[in-house]
Amino acid sequence: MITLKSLRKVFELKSGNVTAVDDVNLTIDRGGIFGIIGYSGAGKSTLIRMLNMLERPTEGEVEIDGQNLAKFTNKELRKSRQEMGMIFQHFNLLWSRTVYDNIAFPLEIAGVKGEKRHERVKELIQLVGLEGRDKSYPSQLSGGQKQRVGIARALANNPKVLLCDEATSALDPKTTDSILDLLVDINKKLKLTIVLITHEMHVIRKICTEVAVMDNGRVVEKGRVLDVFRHPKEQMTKEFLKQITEQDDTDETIQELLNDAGSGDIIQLTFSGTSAERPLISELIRTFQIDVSILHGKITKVQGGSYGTLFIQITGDQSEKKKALEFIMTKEVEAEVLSRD
Ligand SMILES: Nc1ncnc2c1ncn2[C@@H]1O[C@H](COP(=O)(O)OP(=O)(O)OP(=O)(O)O)[C@@H](O)[C@H]1O
Repeated sequence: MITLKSLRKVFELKSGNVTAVDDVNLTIDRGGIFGIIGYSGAGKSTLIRMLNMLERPTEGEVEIDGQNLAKFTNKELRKSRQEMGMIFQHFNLLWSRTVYDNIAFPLEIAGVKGEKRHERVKELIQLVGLEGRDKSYPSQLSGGQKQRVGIARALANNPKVLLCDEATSALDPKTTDSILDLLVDINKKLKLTIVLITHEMHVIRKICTEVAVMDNGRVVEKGRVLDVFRHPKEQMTKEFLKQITEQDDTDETIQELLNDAGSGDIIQLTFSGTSAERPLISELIRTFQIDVSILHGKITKVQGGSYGTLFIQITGDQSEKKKALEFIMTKEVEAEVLSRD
């Protein structure tokens, strides 16, 4: 477990002091994918670089399994850094070395030799899906392939934690998704804790289990992705959520729905957690003598569940409609009748 306590970083410049990270307290559990989101200048890079002491905190503690890294000697730090791999937006590969030699590099530094090193490199190439490309140079690879080399290199010495500094920001949307899928895959396969920073809510939505929102050096909101997405508290979080919401259920949209609807009861269903996965609508139709039409809505999948709203219209006999509504109420879903006929 990683615990950040009252973490602060102040850069002293001739033009004055810049507080890049200001009193950050976070707990990052083992085995999850923890995302930190914020606009440019929010302090994300400085924060993630303090997790492996590439940047020394001005104040506060970075505790890994109860040990404060700020108190480590350089030798202890070198050892602890082997337990934390890192990948970067611009890959930071060695351009004069092949894929194979890039991946072998951290093993050379760690003193892994001969057949053992060869076997490990082969294993890593397979893990990140770069079979057949081992003799290529970085300049001969696509952005996605370069990041795969970065990931393999970061994983070479079996770290417990992978730090990702805007790892997909230089990639197109399709390649971004394939790299995000790979991160989820290695998180599960290797039980690796992943901490990433990003300015894209899509990245948080697709792979993170927990999120912290940063603004001006501070964490302004944090929690399980599903909870934060369903009930964002801060304006900054709501702004980020707009990046992935194609339609909002504004009062106007709802009013239009009500105006346009013919006969039947209109019900707003709000799903959270696993309930959206359940085939509620088909169950309703099968169990009761009613017709159900979906009028409008969106269900978004996040790690650990789904959330979203559906507007449905139910037509049929009054007593059947009543029974159907009672049935909905027994499910893990909030239901509100917006209009009855
Ligand atoms: N080495 C440094 N020296 C001086 N100021 C710095 C240094 N690194 C970061 N800063 C300042 O700290 C603040 C936070 O920067 P940081 O790079 O951590 O933010 P960020 O959220 O990662 O943004 P970006 O995505 O643009 O890198 C900024 O005002 C930045 O100018």
